[in-house]
Amino acid sequence: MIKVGIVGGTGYTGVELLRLLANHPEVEVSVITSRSEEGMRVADMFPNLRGHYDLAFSVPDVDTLAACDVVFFATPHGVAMGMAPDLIKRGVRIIDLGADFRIKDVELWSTWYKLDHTCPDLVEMAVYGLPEVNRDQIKNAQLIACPGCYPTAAQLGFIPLLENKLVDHRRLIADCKSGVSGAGRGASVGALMCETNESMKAYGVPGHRHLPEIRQGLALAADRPVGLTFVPHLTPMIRGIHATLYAMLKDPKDGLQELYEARYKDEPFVDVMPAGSHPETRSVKGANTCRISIFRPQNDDTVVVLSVIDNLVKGAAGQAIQNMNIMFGLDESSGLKALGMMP
Ligand SMILES: NC(=O)C1=CN([C@@H]2O[C@H](COP(=O)(O)OP(=O)(O)OC[C@H]3O[C@@H](n4cnc5c(N)ncnc54)[C@H](OP(=O)(O)O)[C@@H]3O)[C@@H](O)[C@H]2O)C=CC1
Ligand SMILES: CC(=O)N[C@@H](CCC(=O)OP(=O)(O)O)C(=O)O
Repeated sequence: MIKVGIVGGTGYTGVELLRLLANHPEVEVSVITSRSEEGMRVADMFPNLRGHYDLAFSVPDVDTLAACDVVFFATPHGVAMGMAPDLIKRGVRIIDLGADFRIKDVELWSTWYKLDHTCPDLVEMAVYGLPEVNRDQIKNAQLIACPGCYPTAAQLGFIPLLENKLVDHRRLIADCKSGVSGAGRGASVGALMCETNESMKAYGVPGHRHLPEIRQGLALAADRPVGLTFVPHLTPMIRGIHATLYAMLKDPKDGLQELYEARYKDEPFVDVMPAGSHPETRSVKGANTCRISIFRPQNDDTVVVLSVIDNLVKGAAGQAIQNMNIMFGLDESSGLKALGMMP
């Protein structure tokens, strides 16, 4: 059995890791941390886990975590980079769900995250954990930077167009909507029901920290820098991201549906829907799936790609487990067979 540690077990992505790993046949969660809930039994805090875990939260401690084969960091940015160097030296593999190792340009990262990076050498060695792009590098990685939720939906939607140089790479638009769990479990006025229900708002329009991450991934796909307008919105749902992506075709013609089907035909977690379909976030709720459809309205030169994920699963915990499966040579779908929930 693979021994797993989770730092940040009381947050939304931490408890989602626990939910998914409870059905993973080849792992045993041996350490789960929380500073605020030290000593609390996991199943007392999260009754959905009753009967699955006989474990209590402990404070994060490098010596305890070093006994694990792999440690997931489900923590705010800035936490993983504090503990990763010691764990890496001791041979532990790390999967960071936060943003500490996602952006290769460390100065750019510091500008957006307003922190100095304490281990730039690890940024260099980290592999960006988007399996649909980096599966081979993930196999041998010791440190994985899991993509953010918006970046996962946006990149999977745009990549086939950019890899094939079919669109104007300078004018991409990602209009994205997120459920409130994307903001984490910490109390904040903006996440209250009275503030979010029956209403919808854009935020971060002048600049959101996912912009440089999405640009970095799209530039690699396009093999050149890209221009991107990214507008996130908060919507009154708990889970889900709906990305509506726009690009201008250089040479408008048929064949986009076939292109996407071919690009993702061997991908277990990307579902290209039949032409004309509109994917719903509820169809991926709880599932590690990205569901995509492609349109060219009025046969014009604008291509519209719809890409939906569950922010906590393909956008975080599920993708992190998918990376672990690849790193340890397991079936990539182990622990990830849950389907979406309708209704
Ligand atoms: N929510 C989402 O949809 C997504 C989140 N992410 C990223 O995943 C990470 C976790 O997100 P989420 O689960 O939403 O966050 P939450 O705010 O819900 O949970 C954060 C967890 O981290 C722990 N924690 C906080 N500060 C520290 C610290 N200094 N040292 C150790 N542990 C700490 C908290 O427990 P305690 O304070 O008790 O120690 C808590 O368990 C973040 O980086 C987030 O940006 C990525 C994709 C999607
Ligand atoms: C709705 C909401 O607030 N979403 C968060 C992003 C979600 C997230 O978890 O960001 P990382 O993937 O980079 O960690 C936000 O906009 O900051």
